[in-house]
Amino acid sequence: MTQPASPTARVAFIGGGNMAAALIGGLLKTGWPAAQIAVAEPQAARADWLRQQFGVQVAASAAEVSADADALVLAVKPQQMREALAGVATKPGALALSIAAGVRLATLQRLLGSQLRYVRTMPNTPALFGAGITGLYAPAGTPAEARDLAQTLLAAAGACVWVEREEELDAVTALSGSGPAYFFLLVEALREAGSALGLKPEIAAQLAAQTCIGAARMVADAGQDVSSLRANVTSKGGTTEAAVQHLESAGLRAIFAEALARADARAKQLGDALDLAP
Ligand SMILES: NC(=O)C1=CN([C@@H]2O[C@H](COP(=O)(O)OP(=O)(O)OC[C@H]3O[C@@H](n4cnc5c(N)ncnc54)[C@H](O)[C@@H]3O)[C@@H](O)[C@H]2O)C=CC1
Ligand SMILES: O=C(O)[C@@H]1CCC=N1
Repeated sequence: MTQPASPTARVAFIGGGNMAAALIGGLLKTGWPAAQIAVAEPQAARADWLRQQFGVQVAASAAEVSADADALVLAVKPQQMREALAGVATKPGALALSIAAGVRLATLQRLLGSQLRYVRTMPNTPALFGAGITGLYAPAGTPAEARDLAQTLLAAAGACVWVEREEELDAVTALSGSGPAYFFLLVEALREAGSALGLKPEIAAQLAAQTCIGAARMVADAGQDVSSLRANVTSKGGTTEAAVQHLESAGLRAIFAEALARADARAKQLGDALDLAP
């Protein structure tokens, strides 16, 4: 990696939804000037919110914000990508950075042309607190400045990991892109199970949430492998063993393997659908 790109690049977000807001908030916190950020967002109420929240320029279409951008952050749903990019004109050599699930760079190149630099990424919603993680992929031959600018933009959202093959981003999507939802489902399931055992719902909710927060901190900071963290809780012949044995024999690992395989396959379908659209 060469020196990080300085926060003087002009960045245009195409789509100003949840992920764009998380990324913009993170960039502003790092000192990126609001005057260097523009957003294309057709929903008027959302556009007003973005202006008020971040003080950035917002226009209704990508065509209005793309011409002088050094980087376009493609942050619409995969199904919206084709329409969103219609009429976009860019500076040659600008960075097109996609965060869209499943959308392949070859497709984006067909839509935007070969004069741009392309980086495909997959962030996740903890980006909101700078606690996200993003997988990034750039084709061989992508200039270091384009990779650096992509990494600088995403580093505001948390950690960054580069993958070597584009298809790995579908697996990243299945694991960390969608992953926060699996965790929220776990919290929901724990609190429902606690209530079913007779705890007041608000007490069960507090116990479930704080247990997950505390355990997540141990994963991050305890300096031990997760398997040994689990072993430390699991007394021989004790309560945890009774519960974990059930989870294992009921096939929890296989359920997760299948769930992630389905997410991975869905990412590929989303990419195919965009290619097949007329
Ligand atoms: N939500 C998540 O957890 C994550 C989402 N992603 C990806 O980020 C992308 C955006 O997802 P979200 O922010 O969740 O969706 P969202 O629905 O919150 O945001 C999309 C925004 O694009 C706007 N939009 C629609 N048509 C447009 C057009 N023609 N021009 C400009 N803007 C247009 C919509 O009004 C909306 O505000 C998706 O491709 C998704 O795969 C990536 C990582 C995580
Ligand atoms: O569910 C989705 O398609 C997007 C991509 C990763 C998280 N949300």
